Amino acid sequence: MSLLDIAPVIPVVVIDDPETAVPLARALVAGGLPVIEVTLRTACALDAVARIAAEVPEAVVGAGTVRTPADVTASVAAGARFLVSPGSTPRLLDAMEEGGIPFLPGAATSSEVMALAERGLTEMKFFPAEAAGGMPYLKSLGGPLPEVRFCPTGGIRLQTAPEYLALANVGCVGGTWLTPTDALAAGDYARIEKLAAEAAALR
Ligand SMILES: O=C(O)C(=O)C[C@H](O)[C@H](O)COP(=O)(O)O
Repeated sequence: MSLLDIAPVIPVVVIDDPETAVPLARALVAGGLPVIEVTLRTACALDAVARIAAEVPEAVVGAGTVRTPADVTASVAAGARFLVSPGSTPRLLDAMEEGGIPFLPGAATSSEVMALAERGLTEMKFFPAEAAGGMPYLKSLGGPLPEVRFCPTGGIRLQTAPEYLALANVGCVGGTWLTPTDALAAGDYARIEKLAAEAAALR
């Protein structure tokens, strides 16, 4: 099954304290969102991926903010099951293809989407979704590029997710709204599970 079809929302998480990784992942899975993108923006991100991969087998944990071939290698070694990048470069794409796990390369314009499609890639992240034109932009891309499916991410919230999910070329959306910084800092996993459950009910 495609990464885009497992759940309506991929939570994008920024983990500062590796001790929070496992309870956080368990809360998201319990709420109904098993696909989890851990961004490589913090020093402990790879540790967090490894802990979730080892201790929460029901989760499908991946690495986000993958920008270099070294990020690809480190993420795969940590146990990531997929990779997400904010944009695409030829070097990064070569590395992601060699990584051997599913990946969602980032694109924001029709030319970028076409360049990925030329390589045979038809599932990608649309980033930064809201700032780059949002739902109307994606709908327009669907005319000339109907075979390409997206995970729009960037600025999307519970209230705006349904308009994206209603598009034929959107499989799921991504976002950070499921794991508010204050809830994580307070260890309020019940709140995170509730936010996940609301999002899981979108489809
Ligand atoms: O750099 C990456 O690869 C990312 O993962 C970027 C994130 O997808 C966005 O930052 C989502 O953040 P929100 O707009 O708060 O939902």
